[in-house]
Amino acid sequence: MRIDIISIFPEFFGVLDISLLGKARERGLIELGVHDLRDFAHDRHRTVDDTPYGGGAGMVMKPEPWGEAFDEVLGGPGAGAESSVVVFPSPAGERFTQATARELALEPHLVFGCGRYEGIDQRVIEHTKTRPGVRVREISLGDYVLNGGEVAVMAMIEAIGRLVPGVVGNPASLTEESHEDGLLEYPSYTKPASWRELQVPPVLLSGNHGAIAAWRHDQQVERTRRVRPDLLPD
Ligand SMILES: N#Cc1c(-c2ccc3ccn(Cc4ccc(CN5CCCC5)cc4)c3c2)n[nH]c1N
Repeated sequence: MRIDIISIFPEFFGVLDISLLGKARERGLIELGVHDLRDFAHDRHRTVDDTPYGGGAGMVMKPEPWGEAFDEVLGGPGAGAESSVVVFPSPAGERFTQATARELALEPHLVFGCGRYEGIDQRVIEHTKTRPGVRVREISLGDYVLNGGEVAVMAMIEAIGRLVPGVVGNPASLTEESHEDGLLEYPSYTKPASWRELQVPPVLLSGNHGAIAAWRHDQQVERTRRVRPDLLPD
């Protein structure tokens, strides 16, 4: 998988050089390209924003730098991929879920366009949809407003990257997580068996794998019913 990110804060993504994704990149499982949108703004001040048509507070991101950035990124190393998905993080987007992460983890090339200010000129999204071999998705991290797309893209890349085959050492651990089976995860415990008068549930020490699996599923259902009843079927 190749991931390209376009942002006016490219330094924001330096952290992707370490941790899980850093190792995935070292092993060639994920290629990452980060691009400064201002490199595609050619005036003296490298301007990327302007006042909104129709008035209103704040500034809107100009279309020209975005157009040139996508010309390069979609015509660059990522162009080798048979297709690209361009993701625009947006408070007005479809909700990002584990299912979204699973879908995007199967794509050969992802491009994230990180907006700032009050957003990106809508013609950028519309024009990107016309590019050959490109699918566009506007995706929201959640129902709150951030100051830009970078934090959302970091979260999305972490959720997607860990699902890319080979990135996580034990793939079985991916199937027992919250939201993988539509339920929240069961509680976890490790040594010591007794800690500050608190005991590990005895079933987990029983060695009875059937009983342990049943207890864990019951815990998932109980926790989901208590914390996220919206996830349970009607
Ligand atoms: N993913 C995700 C996001 C984002 C997100 C993603 C990308 C950008 C780019 C800029 N902003 C800031 C912004 C955007 C819209 C408004 C509303 N305005 C009203 C009239 C015109 C816009 C105000 C601030 C962004 C926020 N927020 N929350 C999420 N889950």
